[in-house]
Amino acid sequence: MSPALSQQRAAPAVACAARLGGRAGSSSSIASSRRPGSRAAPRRQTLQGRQAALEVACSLNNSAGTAVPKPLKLDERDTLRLALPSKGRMAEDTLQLLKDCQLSVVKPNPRQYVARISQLPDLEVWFQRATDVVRKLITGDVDLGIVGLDMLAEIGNDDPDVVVLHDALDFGQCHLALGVPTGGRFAAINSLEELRSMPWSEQAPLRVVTGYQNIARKYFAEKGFENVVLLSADGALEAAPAMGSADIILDLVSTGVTLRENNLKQIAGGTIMHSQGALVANRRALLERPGLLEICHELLERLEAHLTANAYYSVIANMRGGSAAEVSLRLLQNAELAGLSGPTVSRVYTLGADGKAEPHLYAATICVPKKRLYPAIGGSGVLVQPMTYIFDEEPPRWRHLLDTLGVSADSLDLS
Ligand SMILES: Nc1ncnc2c1ncn2[C@@H]1O[C@H](COP(=O)(O)OP(=O)(O)OP(=O)(O)O)[C@@H](O)[C@H]1O
Ligand SMILES: O=P(O)(O)OC[C@H]1O[C@H](OP(=O)(O)OP(=O)(O)O)[C@H](O)[C@@H]1O
Ligand SMILES: [Mg+2]
Repeated sequence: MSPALSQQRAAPAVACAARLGGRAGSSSSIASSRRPGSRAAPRRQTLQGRQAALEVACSLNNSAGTAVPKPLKLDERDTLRLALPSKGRMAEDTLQLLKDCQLSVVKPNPRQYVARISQLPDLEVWFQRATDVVRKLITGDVDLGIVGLDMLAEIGNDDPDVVVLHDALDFGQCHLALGVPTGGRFAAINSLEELRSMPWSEQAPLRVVTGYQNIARKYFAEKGFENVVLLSADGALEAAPAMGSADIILDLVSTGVTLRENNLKQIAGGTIMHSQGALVANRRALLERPGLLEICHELLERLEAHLTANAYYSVIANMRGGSAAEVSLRLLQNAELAGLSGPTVSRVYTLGADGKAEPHLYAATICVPKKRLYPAIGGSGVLVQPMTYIFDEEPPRWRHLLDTLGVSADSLDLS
């Protein structure tokens, strides 16, 4: 951890508004809002204006930077709890994923914040905003949660009580990246190195607007930026550079359309992290709440079976050959056609034009990765079907969870 970062952790109320490499509490390093193009000349701020900037930056930074207070002991309750995003783009996709795993969350109306999953009667579902899913996991108010990895990094801040059970739920894919103006003095800036080399100073620091204050603070400190001020906004961040209220943004990108429509670009080295939906849990709850690990096992089995299957097609192809073994060998020699363990090959019984059985026709059934389908198949007589589930003997993520917790599967009732 850099000295600047540890300073800020120790005294966030003062250091939050200071430049990243600066002395904590140095009010001269605080940027205030200003008109675009006014950077060349050092700006003069009134004491009152500076104080206002300090207060705004501190209150905004504190809301993201303050550690979530944790109880010493988990509260006593009979039920187990799963928190799901209550609104926004993650909400619908989360419910759809659970539905695809044959877990139907019954939520009679959008204003109801507690629900049940009939297949998991011991589990209560609580709907929360994405940030609160993480906060409530840390405090142990909920035991499990589904949330984006970006939120987990920002709010969870590497909290050791948060355990990631599944980090690739295959929805909500996006990445956190810098968005830099395409024109003006940034026209020739295409890399992080070039951005850092610009003449940022205490009087004219790089102003970055972001909803990810914790991540941004760590990132710029790690990358050696010295004069940076983090500003906060709740949405539509991409407007800030054109408005003149910030130089660049640090925000989520998925299709890149919002950046493009606002004359912003990504730069080399400016991707901070990749994100998608994840299943997370409270470590103490996993170890202490009876029945929770068993529910995790069931969730992981269902999720893995669905998500693995989602990446494959089931293909049945009619092939000619001297024998089933010869056809199998041909398929096994091509890694893309070998299936999960190997192809299933069986005789196809047809009547030829002469009324006799056709002796050399075989049907091969294989799993083909969706991405490889077109290069893999050729010819006719090929049936392609979606896969619903692929059950593995033991989901690797389950084994990993047990190893992380130091728990033996023998102590659990996984029937
Ligand atoms: N453009 C995007 N593409 C894919 N995933 C995204 C995108 N924006 C956000 N996400 C994911 O969705 C999560 C929730 O985002 P957010 O809190 O912004 O909700 P929202 O769906 O955008 O609703 P709102 O912004 O109106 O509250 C993020 O933490 C991130 O994991
Ligand atoms: O790369 P894209 O596909 O264009 O997506 C990126 C945009 O999506 C999110 O905004 P959202 O739609 O949640 O609006 P918000 O700013 O109001 O949160 C994010 O904050 C970006 O602005
Ligand atoms: Mg949003």
